[in-house]
Amino acid sequence: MKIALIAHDEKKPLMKKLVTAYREILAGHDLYATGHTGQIVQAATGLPVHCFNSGPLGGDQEVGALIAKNQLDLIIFLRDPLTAQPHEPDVNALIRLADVYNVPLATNLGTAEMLLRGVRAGFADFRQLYSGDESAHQPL
Ligand SMILES: O=C(CO)COP(=O)(O)O
Repeated sequence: MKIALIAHDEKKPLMKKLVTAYREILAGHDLYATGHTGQIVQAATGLPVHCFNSGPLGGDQEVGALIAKNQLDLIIFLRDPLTAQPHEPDVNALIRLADVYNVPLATNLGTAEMLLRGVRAGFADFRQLYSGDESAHQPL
């Protein structure tokens, strides 16, 4: 599976803890991330991460482009709900596209843990039906 990892600055320490705790699960998948988050994930886990631009410099849009091609299967985006972001439109666009393409998206730690445990349990296997298909509208 292709998994994207993104964290706003205030949430980066939490992302570091999350990927350290779930390293074994993440190790079996292709990892993508916005620039600074990707560096943190690589340093914390030693796993290879495809790093896009930093979020404010277009990284969220690059992740969005993968979603639009149905080339992402799961997104963990630890958002900071208490700090205004200069690139809020990009953040909203990414989340919107995840809804358009039915990509599981966690925006907080609780949901992130649920999704990663779900990946381990095989609950995300349905994504194989979607993967690589650029149509957003799939029958169940
Ligand atoms: O701003 C971000 C997401 O909106 C995260 O970007 P970085 O991982 O480059 O800090």
